Amino acid sequence: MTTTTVDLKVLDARMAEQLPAYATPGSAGLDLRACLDEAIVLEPGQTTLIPTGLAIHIADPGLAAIILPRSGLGHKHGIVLGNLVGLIDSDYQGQLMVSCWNRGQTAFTIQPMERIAQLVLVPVVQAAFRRVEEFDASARGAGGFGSTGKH
Ligand SMILES: O=c1ccn([C@H]2C[C@H](O)[C@@H](COP(=O)(O)OP(=O)(O)OP(=O)(O)O)O2)c(=O)[nH]1
Ligand SMILES: [Mg+2]
Repeated sequence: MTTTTVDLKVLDARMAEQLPAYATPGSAGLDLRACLDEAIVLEPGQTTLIPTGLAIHIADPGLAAIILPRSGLGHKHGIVLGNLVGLIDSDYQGQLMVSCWNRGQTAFTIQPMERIAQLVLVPVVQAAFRRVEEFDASARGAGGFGSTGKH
């Protein structure tokens, strides 16, 4: 485990009371809260963009952050992300936004300050492409999409 310092701006003073923090020493994710003035009802099938009241500047191109659903909300209530996974670039300085999608069959109410998703810092390797006409042989070759069989 490595710890890195990331600049964070509190864009809404209410969030200063509940800054993202690891719930346990072994946590990978930091819960993000809905920075809302009032509750929002998310009807089945509806998607809405929810502000978090926070901005981060990761700065290091060797890092990024991903936004993932919380398992309880996703599994029990069908509240997942409209973009499935959010990717936060290291040079992004705007507000962290969470696209909430109700993929379930019943309406769900998101309360102000409720934890709606989680942020995970991840390492990134940028590719420099070397254009070739032929690849070196590999065991898989071009096989994919089930080419190794069903079982
Ligand atoms: O769930 C998300 C996903 C993205 N972002 C922010 C951070 C990210 O760095 C920026 C751009 O995201 P992305 O590249 O995925 O979106 P795009 O549709 O390609 O927009 P852009 O043209 O701005 O890159 O939007 C969020 O706040 N929440
Ligand atoms: Mg983009």
